[in-house]
Amino acid sequence: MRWKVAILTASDRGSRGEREDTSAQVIRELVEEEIQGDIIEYRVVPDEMDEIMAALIEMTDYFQADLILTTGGTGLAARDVTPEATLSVIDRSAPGFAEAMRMKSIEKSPRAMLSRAVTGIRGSTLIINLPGSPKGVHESLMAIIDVLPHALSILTGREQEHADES
Ligand SMILES: Nc1ncnc2c1ncn2[C@@H]1O[C@H](COP(=O)(O)OP(=O)(O)OP(=O)(O)O)[C@@H](O)[C@H]1O
Ligand SMILES: Nc1nc2c(c(=O)[nH]1)N[C@H]1C(S)=C(S)[C@@H](COP(=O)(O)O)O[C@H]1N2
Repeated sequence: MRWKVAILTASDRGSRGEREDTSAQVIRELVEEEIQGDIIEYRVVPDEMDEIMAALIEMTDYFQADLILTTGGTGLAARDVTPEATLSVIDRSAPGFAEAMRMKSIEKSPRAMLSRAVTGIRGSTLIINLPGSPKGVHESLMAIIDVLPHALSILTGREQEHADES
């Protein structure tokens, strides 16, 4: 079985259909190319705590994603609540991913320190917050992508299936 990955975009504009969700496209490409994962669910919600929480819970408990990658809502603006919603649904914190993303990203853009992204575990699902911009998504995800397969193997007790296996 390949890694089951869900994408959650938290964006007021995106949820109103006012902007093409290129950040989610960046995530999809990196997941498919770099870790050969399958996108099993994709959703866009406004920057509302209850809607983000509900989507995260459904993606873990119902869709049983191995990995959820969120984009947006991690900054300092009043409506940025993705980290709080994530903290409300996780059982265990896994801060190393967020630390690595900020550390690597700050070398390229000092503004990366504005992201309050968190990473944690609900059941056997790893939840990772990414910033909203496509550039922020790419830089952040590339900082951790090499470690993700090993992390998911430990968390799920499975290995990623290779492309030539059924
Ligand atoms: N899902 C996305 N797809 C493409 N670009 C995005 C996305 N989210 C954010 N961006 C880009 O990153 C910039 C900064 O993101 P920020 O979260 O402040 O967006 P916003 O438009 O102010 O808020 P919201 O996305 O909640 O409506 C935006 O101006 C936009 O150019
Ligand atoms: N790697 C990386 N991280 C980044 C950025 C970036 O350009 N590259 N932009 C930052 C900026 S400008 C903001 S405001 C925060 C929060 O973005 P968000 O509210 O869209 O999640 O992410 C930061 N993280």
